[in-house]
Amino acid sequence: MNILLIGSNGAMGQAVLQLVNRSKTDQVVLALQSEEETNPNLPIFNDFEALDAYVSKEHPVIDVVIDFSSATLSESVVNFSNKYHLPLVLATTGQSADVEQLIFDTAKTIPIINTHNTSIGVNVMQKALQLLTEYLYPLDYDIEIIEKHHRFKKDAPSGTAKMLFDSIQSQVNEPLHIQAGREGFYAARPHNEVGMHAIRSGNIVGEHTVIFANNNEEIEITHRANNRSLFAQGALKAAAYLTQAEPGLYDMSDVLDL
Ligand SMILES: NC(=O)C1=CN([C@@H]2O[C@H](COP(=O)(O)OP(=O)(O)OC[C@H]3O[C@@H](n4cnc5c(N)ncnc54)[C@H](OP(=O)(O)O)[C@@H]3O)[C@@H](O)[C@H]2O)C=CC1
Ligand SMILES: O=C(O)C1=N[C@H](C(=O)O)C[C@H](O)C1
Repeated sequence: MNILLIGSNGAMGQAVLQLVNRSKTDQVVLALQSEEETNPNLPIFNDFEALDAYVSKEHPVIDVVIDFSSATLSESVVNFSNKYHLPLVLATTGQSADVEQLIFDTAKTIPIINTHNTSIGVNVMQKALQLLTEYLYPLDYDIEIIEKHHRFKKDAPSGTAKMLFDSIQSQVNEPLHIQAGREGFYAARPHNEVGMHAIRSGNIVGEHTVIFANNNEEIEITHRANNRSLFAQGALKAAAYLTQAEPGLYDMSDVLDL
């Protein structure tokens, strides 16, 4: 696969590059990042205007776009992919509702995976959460989500925490309310509240815990990422899937056949 990588000098961009460098079949053929860098083997651009000018003039062969950058770029990433009819793995988190709508609309013309977590573990954990919620929520168990990330993470709560919440909500027939952290004095928590707590500290790659608890017992389910290669591997799997896909909005359960 010929990949256009957005966010190539970031932590995830570097993880993707490392993985692709070991591959015999995949290569990053173009990159976009904020830092100026000259690489004789890889054209690197700092903004979409320059990238667009190059692509419209040189017509490089690009099979797929992988984006691990910033939500501030997502609109441009989606519009660029659409302009050149390129499948898009949008792995960046923190998009606004307007951009989510743009992604939804654009998926009518190109294949898109918009996922906040490309790891196998988190995507299987979602299935486990659906089962736990189905049995435990009606029995009055409280549900709380805790996510922990490195000190550089810009968005909170994490995209994965929101995805886990959506999995829980999908099994409940009443609207759940996200309580983002707590401070001060409260009445007893309502049953339909889901506490969401974001910890930012040091070098933590990414950890998500969901607690189900009643007066007598507690179930905790945790996914812990020990390094970033699992996210890069998932993104490459998603990219390969999209190169064979019709236009549409897909998720990792399609890729992983869950
Ligand atoms: N879906 C998944 O499985 C995963 C998703 N993520 C998400 O991926 C995104 C990136 O994460 P991570 O790599 O850790 O973050 P980093 O901050 O390390 O990397 C982001 C990169 O994007 C670049 N960038 C930001 N704004 C611009 C811009 N306007 N123009 C060009 N380049 C820009 C940054 O440059 P600079 O630093 O100079 O601003 C940086 O190189 C986050 O949204 C994160 O939540 C992360 C891991 C897994
Ligand atoms: O910013 C990160 O690092 C991560 N972001 C994703 C998220 O917001 O859920 C996924 C992963 O936990 C790492």
